[in-house]
Amino acid sequence: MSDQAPVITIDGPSGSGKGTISRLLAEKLGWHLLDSGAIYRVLAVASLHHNFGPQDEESLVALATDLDVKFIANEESGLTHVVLEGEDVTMAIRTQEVANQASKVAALPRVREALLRRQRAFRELPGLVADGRDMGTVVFKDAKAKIFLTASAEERARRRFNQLQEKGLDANMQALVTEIRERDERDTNRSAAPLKPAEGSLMLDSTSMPIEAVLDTVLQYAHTQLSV
Ligand SMILES: Nc1ncnc2c1ncn2[C@@H]1O[C@H](COP(=O)(O)OP(=O)(O)O)[C@@H](O)[C@H]1O
Ligand SMILES: Nc1ccn([C@H]2C[C@H](O)[C@@H](COP(=O)(O)OP(=O)(O)O)O2)c(=O)n1
Repeated sequence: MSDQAPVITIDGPSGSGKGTISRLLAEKLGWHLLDSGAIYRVLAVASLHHNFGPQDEESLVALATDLDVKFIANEESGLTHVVLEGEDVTMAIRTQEVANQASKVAALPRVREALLRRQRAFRELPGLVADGRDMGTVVFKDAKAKIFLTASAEERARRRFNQLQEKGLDANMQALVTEIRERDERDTNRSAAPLKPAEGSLMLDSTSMPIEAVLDTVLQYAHTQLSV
């Protein structure tokens, strides 16, 4: 175990800033990055393509097991392109419809099980920053640095609203607050790998913290835990 690459896990609800902080942290450390939510989102897109409902567990497990997805980093743009069955779905996976479907398929224990190995394969030297809901509680339980990032539901909806608008996608503030609350409820109350802080996590509420301040705090914590 000791020669395994170190992992920093960042879990938390939608819009808390996990993706942003994970990307900046991975860049700063020169580590690999796992956006586990993107895998669930890709599965959601694939299930919509194939017309599988969130109750169709057998078909979803088969789809998750053989999911043909590639994450291709573009050095120039700094973007990671997500390619599903040869089709670029980088933008398509970011809609609210896909986020909601992802949260539904993610509630199925056997689907989560089918995606475990794929996620753990991202653990490579010199290290991995893993972003999601169960990175510290299930997927990388042995990680030495675990962060649980939160913010108020209103602030998270506001951030998501601005983010969707910047991407030229449809956004409605009231609908976003409702959807964020519903998704929090589903992600937190499911029996399989529910969203909750891993034991010993650094708890960070970013409601009134600028991104730079969150990053500084996380870097300081990583330094203390892992001497990086
Ligand atoms: N501390 C912060 N203060 C203000 N805006 C933030 C903060 N952290 C993230 N954001 C913005 O909020 C949006 C959602 O962040 P993101 O990292 O995608 O969240 P998550 O991955 O947790 O869903 C992005 O547009 C991001 O730039
Ligand atoms: N490790 C993970 C990551 C995401 N999920 C599920 C639950 C989430 O509502 C969806 C989408 O996750 P994603 O992190 O992309 O969502 P946000 O960007 O935080 O809104 O996938 C999960 O169950 N476990």
